[in-house]
Amino acid sequence: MEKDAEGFYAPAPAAPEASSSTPPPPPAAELTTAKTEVTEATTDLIKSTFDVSVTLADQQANPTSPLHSVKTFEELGLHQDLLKGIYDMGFSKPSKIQERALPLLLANPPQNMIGQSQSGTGKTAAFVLTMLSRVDFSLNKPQAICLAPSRELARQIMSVVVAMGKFTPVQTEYAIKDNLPRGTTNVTAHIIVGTPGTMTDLIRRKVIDVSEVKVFVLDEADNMLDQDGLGEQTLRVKNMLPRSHPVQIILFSATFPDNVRNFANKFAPNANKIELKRNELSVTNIRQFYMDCKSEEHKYDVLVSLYHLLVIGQSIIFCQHRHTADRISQRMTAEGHKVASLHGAKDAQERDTIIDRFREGKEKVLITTNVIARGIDILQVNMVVNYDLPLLNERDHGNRNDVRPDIETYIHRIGRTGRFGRKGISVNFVHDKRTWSQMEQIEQATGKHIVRIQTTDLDTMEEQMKKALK
Ligand SMILES: Nc1ncnc2c1ncn2[C@@H]1O[C@H](COP(=O)(O)OP(=O)(O)OP(=O)(O)O)[C@@H](O)[C@H]1O
Repeated sequence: MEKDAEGFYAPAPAAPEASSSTPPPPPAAELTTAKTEVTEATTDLIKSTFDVSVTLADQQANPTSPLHSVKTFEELGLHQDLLKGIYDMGFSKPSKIQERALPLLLANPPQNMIGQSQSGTGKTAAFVLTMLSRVDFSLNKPQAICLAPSRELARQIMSVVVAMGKFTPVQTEYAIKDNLPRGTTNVTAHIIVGTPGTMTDLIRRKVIDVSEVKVFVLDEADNMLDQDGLGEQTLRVKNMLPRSHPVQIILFSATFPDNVRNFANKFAPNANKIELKRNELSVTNIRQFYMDCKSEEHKYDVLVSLYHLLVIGQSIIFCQHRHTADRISQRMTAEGHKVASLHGAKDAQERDTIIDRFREGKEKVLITTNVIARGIDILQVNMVVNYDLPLLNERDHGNRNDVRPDIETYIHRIGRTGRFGRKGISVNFVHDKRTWSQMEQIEQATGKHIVRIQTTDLDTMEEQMKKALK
């Protein structure tokens, strides 16, 4: 059975329905909005009434920024067709991680890579360009496999493969639930992107022949290797890869906690490593706030009172449990607010529709769980609300009062805003001693101050938020 990013086991897949392997169109369209440095980047930052003073060009010129680079894409050794794809997406200069990782990733003989860089700094392009660079397009067999923790992220990665590979003859296929047309017996695509359970299943049933695979990528690698999460299934995929030739293993994430770093070193032996220090983990362009709520019920009232701020750009509200996401979205909808909810208990087709509508801006507020805490890249999201703080698995702790915050998930959640140098804000709801202490632990672990905003003073709150987004 397939465990998903929320840590639940998904129900056994229903009979696969015929559906297309087309990645969601919106991300590609969104990507094209990044355009050239000064002018269009400015208009692309935050589509809101707020003034935006920092441009992408400013940040790429700043040596301390994770977006800074001294090289051009031409100098990174990429094929002409891929350069065309990159420029077609509106990228003009590599980010720091792209500049540092790409020469190592593309060198021959291929070497493994463990790469860490803050959320929203362009890791996807680094591994997608590597996959595209290593494929022999004259051979109609899978040659690169990429795993991600959720179908939403797999679909987004695919949209980047398709956009960057636009000027190549690349063929792609998904290994996500309910996606392969019924009766498919042999996948001939060059690049396969999917989730570990479905990928294992398709390889085991020999629908995907891995004999020619030469690149194996794990996005959100710490999550994919975590033994409490997806680790077991990911290892299963690795163990099915050929031993007759070397397979380049590429692990990327914004976080690599110590407990998985050791396993990562074994999983990708002798890897080149690009690492961040603990205090560099989260980007500085996300301003963090908290609101002191009186009770669980008061959290709901505060969220409702924030609604007009949530819809200035787009917002993601994170809850710990699926039923909370459903309950608050049903309540808000009944009270006349327009919100959508997304979690792992919804069926595949519905999940695709919900995230695509959100990407297209048809919904402005998305209430969700950890299922989309990682990787999801929607530039217009300028606010993240932690309705519930992320917690480490409660079952691991006898005493409920001693449940520790999940620092990595926190960093990934707030990283859904502030993409590629844009401004963003995050707001944590705390409502008792326990949640207060959890937030303090987050503050300590990340080394970033979280500023209080009064729940009663909506005008000040609006002012503070406008200031933060400027
Ligand atoms: N060189 C570039 N120039 C302009 N925009 C870029 C460049 N590289 C990436 N981007 C854009 O930056 C955004 C964030 O990139 P990406 O999703 O790859 O981040 P990430 O590092 O994988 O983040 P996360 O850790 O959250 O998964 C995307 O919208 C992407 O199109």
